[in-house]
Amino acid sequence: MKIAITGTPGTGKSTVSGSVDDYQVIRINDLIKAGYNLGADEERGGALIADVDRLSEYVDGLKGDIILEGHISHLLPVDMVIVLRASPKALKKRLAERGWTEAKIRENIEAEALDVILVEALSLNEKVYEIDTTNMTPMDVREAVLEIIRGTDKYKVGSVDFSEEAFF
Ligand SMILES: Nc1ncnc2c1ncn2[C@@H]1O[C@H](COP(=O)(O)OP(=O)(O)O)[C@@H](O)[C@H]1O
Repeated sequence: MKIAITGTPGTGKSTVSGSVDDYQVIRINDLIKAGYNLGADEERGGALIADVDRLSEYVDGLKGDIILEGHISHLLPVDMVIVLRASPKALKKRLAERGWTEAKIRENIEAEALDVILVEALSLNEKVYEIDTTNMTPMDVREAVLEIIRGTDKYKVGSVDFSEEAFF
């Protein structure tokens, strides 16, 4: 099975992905840096633009139990999407610890409050789950991912709503 673990930066994708036993982890950002890109986006500080078509072809050719980790992994051909969520306040704190600028933090927490990644995922995949990591430890999140893989419906879409939250 191929599982996308996606979410706004800071929701804990890299932290949790490495700890799911028996699943090989592919970090989409590594592939983008290794050549699966369309060049740098100068309007966004030179960030590389993912080549989603070539990434999709690559993922199509993969076999076995694989986690695809990254904030565009839900755009790729996978069997299931797990969207990690965090409240705007928690996200602000996590991203500030990375030393990001206020503008970059705001852009990301607004996207989180508006469910941007979730909505994209729902438009492309029928099996979409979301985990609100706000008050969970990384170990709790890992357990939740394992429960989803085992078939629980507890994390079906619709359980998270940050639309009423104050950002700052
Ligand atoms: N469940 C969690 N609770 C609190 N902090 C977390 C949790 N998961 C990750 N973090 C912390 O938040 C930051 C972002 O996590 P990271 O896994 O790098 O996110 P992402 O890969 O989604 O950008 C890191 O400092 C990490 O230690």
